[in-house]
Amino acid sequence: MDGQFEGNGELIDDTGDTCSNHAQTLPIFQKIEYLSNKVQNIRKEHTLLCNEVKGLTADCLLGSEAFTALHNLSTEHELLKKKYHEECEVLKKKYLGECSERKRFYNELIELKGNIRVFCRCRPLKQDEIANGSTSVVDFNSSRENELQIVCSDSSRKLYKFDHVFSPEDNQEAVFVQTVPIVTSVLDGYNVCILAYGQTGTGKTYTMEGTPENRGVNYRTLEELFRASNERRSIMTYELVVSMFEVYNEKIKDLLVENSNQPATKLEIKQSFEGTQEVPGLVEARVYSTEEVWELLKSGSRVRSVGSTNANELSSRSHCLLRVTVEAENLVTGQRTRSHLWLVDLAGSERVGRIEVEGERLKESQFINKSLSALGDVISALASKASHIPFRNSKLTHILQSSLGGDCKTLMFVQISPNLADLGESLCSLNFASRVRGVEHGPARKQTDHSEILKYKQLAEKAKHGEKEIKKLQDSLKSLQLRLAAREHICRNLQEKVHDLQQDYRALASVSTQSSALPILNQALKTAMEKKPPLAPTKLRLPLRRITNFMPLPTLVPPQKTGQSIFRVVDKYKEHTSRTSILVPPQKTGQSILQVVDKDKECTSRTSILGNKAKAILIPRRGSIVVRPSSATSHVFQPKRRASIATLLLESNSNMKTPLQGSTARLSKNSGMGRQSFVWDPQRVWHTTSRMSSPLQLRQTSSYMVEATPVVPRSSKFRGSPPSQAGSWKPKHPTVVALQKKQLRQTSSNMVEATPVDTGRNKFRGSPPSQAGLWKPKHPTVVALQKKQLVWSPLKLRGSMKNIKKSLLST
Ligand SMILES: Nc1ncnc2c1ncn2[C@@H]1O[C@H](COP(=O)(O)OP(=O)(O)OP(=O)(O)O)[C@@H](O)[C@H]1O
Repeated sequence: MDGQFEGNGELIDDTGDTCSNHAQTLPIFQKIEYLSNKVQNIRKEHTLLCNEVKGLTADCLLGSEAFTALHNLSTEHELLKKKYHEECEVLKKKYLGECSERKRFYNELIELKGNIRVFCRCRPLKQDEIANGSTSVVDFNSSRENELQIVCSDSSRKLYKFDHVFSPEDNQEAVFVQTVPIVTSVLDGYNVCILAYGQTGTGKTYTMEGTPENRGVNYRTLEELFRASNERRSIMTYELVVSMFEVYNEKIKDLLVENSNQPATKLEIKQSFEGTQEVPGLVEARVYSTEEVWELLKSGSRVRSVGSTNANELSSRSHCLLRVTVEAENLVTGQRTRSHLWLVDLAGSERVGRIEVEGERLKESQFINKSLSALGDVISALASKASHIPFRNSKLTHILQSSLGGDCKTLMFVQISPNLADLGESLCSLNFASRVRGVEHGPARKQTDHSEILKYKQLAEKAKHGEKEIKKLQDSLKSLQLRLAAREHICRNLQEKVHDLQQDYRALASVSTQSSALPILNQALKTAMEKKPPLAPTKLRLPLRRITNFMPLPTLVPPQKTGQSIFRVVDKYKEHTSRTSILVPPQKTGQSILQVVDKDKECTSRTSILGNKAKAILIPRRGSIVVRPSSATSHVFQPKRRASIATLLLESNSNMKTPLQGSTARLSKNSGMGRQSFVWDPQRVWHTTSRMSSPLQLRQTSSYMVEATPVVPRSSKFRGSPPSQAGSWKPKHPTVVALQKKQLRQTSSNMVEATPVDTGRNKFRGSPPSQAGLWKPKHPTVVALQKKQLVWSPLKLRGSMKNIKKSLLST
């Protein structure tokens, strides 16, 4: 049963009959059942309706196509929106990039052209000006940051273009942002100059110095320099030095001098070694922090000359120049730079009549105007590229010479007032600044440290000087070597002469054995022999040898009869048997004995007997020739050069050696040379000869010395006198000469004519003996060789010697 409850609680059935009485009578369960059924019905209806709605969605709305289109459109919209944003970003970036690029290119162009950059800054109207109802005559275009227009009184407009224009709203920071790139160039080694120019009271000092609240370019610059140098400290080291001075009434005044009571020293501008302008004597304060800088700037500003004018209560009456010297060193490359940064606050340009000054102020104004006029002239000359630039017309232009016309980066702030009352002054300043902007002073260049260059130059000079010294020393060394060689040569000659003298002595001694002059001769020779021989050059001297005692000969061979010549060649060593000597028979004797003895074999081979009787075996040292002249012939004794004394030994004592034999043998053995060819040792020879020829020995040997023949020291053979003189050789020693003169007649009977005997390897070197007139070689080989006039080389000589020996042995 379906029914509904009314508001009064009665149950109404589907027929609409009231069944209140019936319901009141039904129990509560019936009511519940009834309601449950009703809920079920409602649920069924809901389900049906839901299904109906579901079926309606797709059909009843716009349709599936429309829905899809809408969806697509929304997606596309999103995409386009995204693309738009992206494009916007790109364009924005591009625009900004182009702007910065344009700025960069512009800056590069300015640097290449070397123009002086000009920034224009206009101060705000002062309170009193506003109060007076003054209006601004300067029109700024916000979209064009480098242009300004001046609205003239006739409403005409004048356009001025600068590198940057700062409106009254631009604060100190905005100004410095534009200034920073130029300022930091000083750290890269460029000279930089920033100067503020303008009418009195337009804000020059404000821009440069600023106030404690709004610090200006000076302070900010140094702050930036410290910051940047600190940033680069890993590769660069910087030293900052500050000087501050003013040009007041054409005088330079140091603003950093501590005690201003002392009379200031006169400071002058001088040209430095590098060609820049310097002020010697200026205080140069090394700064390490911005605080120090601020203190310095404050103290400098305090002593600056200021005065009150009706244009500016605290008007600067001088040009203030702050110089920062930056010394930089690149730690990687070692490159050093030394550059200057000039920060100049010029005195105000004003018309004297306008500011109504008199007295001291008037004088100051005249000086200021004069120097600013000089600055104007310089700028005009530079702009028109005149041949002469009048830098020296004022102290200001003189000191700024390299900044205005040199190779530095220059920036000028032209300060103007917006006040209509200052219109004329503003136009003047703007026109001047425009001219300045047109000045081209060439591209800036890096300032390498000239002290470094100077150092390198000095080093180069030193090196040059050193080279010269070395050359000089080399020259003197050469000359010393030449002198040494000459001395060695002289030494050798002297030794030869000494040796010759000894030979003379021996010859004479042998002669004097049979004369009464023997004691005198002995005495003279003793004296001569006691003299020390000259030392050979150090290089030629050999170590001292052990001195061997001389063994006197036990028996002596009596002097041979006249008319007999005995000749014997002794060869001490078996291995040197090839050694031989030229055996030359004495002239006019016709008799000689020649014997070649090989000592080691203990055999003696008789080679020739040229005499008739003489058979005594004589062993002359070094194969000397012993000649006994015929008593019948009366020869004049002529001591031969390089003749040796022959010592004669009995055959029975043939194993005995004379000292010279021994020494000769030793020398030969030591030298290890065949054919008894040993190195010439003057000292040894001297020892040998002196030992043999000592006075005591002489006395002993004189008794058995019969004849003497000259012995030529092997190394000096034919080297001494020229061949032409040999034939007419005469002793040079005074004693010898005297004795010769005195004793010749007495000893003529015993005199022999000696023939040269050569024992050395250099036999025949040079010309043959000059005695050729008296003596002629008879040996066929010698004769043949002489005829052929061969050039005698040592090798040929050896061959010849062999031949001679062979022939002698065979004979
Ligand atoms: N941009 C500026 N914003 C605010 N105040 C300024 C500005 N420029 C200048 N002034 C104010 O103008 C006054 C004069 O400035 P300032 O002394 O710097 O002029 P000046 O050109 O140096 O004058 P003078 O040549 O006589 O020394 C100061 O009181 C300074 O504070």
